[in-house]
Amino acid sequence: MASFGKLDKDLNLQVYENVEELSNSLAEHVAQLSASAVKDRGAFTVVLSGGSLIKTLGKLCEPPYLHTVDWGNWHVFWVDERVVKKDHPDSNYKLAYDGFLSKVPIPSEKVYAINDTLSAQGAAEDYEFGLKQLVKTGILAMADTNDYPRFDLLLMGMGPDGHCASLFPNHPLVHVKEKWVASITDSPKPPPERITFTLPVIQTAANIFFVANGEGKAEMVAKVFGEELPFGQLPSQSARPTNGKLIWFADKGAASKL
Ligand SMILES: O=C(O)[C@H](O)[C@@H](O)[C@H](O)[C@H](O)COP(=O)(O)O
Repeated sequence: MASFGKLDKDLNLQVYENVEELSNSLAEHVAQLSASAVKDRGAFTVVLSGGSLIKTLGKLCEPPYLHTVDWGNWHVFWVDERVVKKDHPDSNYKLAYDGFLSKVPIPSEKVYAINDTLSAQGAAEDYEFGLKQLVKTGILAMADTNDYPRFDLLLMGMGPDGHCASLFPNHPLVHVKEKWVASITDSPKPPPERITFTLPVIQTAANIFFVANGEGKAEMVAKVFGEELPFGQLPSQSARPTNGKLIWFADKGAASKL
């Protein structure tokens, strides 16, 4: 698997005084990407994760963005989801709905939640099938250089162990290449049953924004920007675009060990 060299703090990292400033900047960056994707292709394909990320999207739900972003052309996906009902407290869909999606006018048919009646494997296959249908309609772009879809933006968080999506350090799932979406039934972080985009899909994205807040993330952020580790040992380091743009949005706490 390709190695892209060390991450560059000057190019790939933006450090903010506090979460408020981080959220303001994140909103501006997302709004700009949305505007250019809608102008170019008439659609903005944006992928959410769970965790604290959702809170940092709050500024997008306020003026001016609430009124200036072309929400009608957003298409929303999940980089990973827990295999639970949509109204379950563990659901990433519920987290995103309560904290973000219910506050902005994205048409509900453009929000692609998992089928919560299926097993983990069934839900992963169903999600991948759904993505392939969207490729056929032209809503979701394919990469020019490989057989993976190319999302406009992945919004990612990093767990304190360095996982991202539901790709955990050294788990065999980090090496899966033949699928776009995979299932996991032994997630080290509960709940155990999840679906996740595979690393090649993540690496094919046009843009990845990672968000890291607080000193609890500092050690891992330093590792991500440190020595290049073998592929998959630190998924949040491996999760960078081969032909796209990566920005880490960190507050001072998360950047304190760099
Ligand atoms: O389903 C999940 O468990 C989440 O999607 C997960 O991958 C999350 O993004 C990270 O654990 C960071 O979460 P925090 O920002 O809350 O630490």
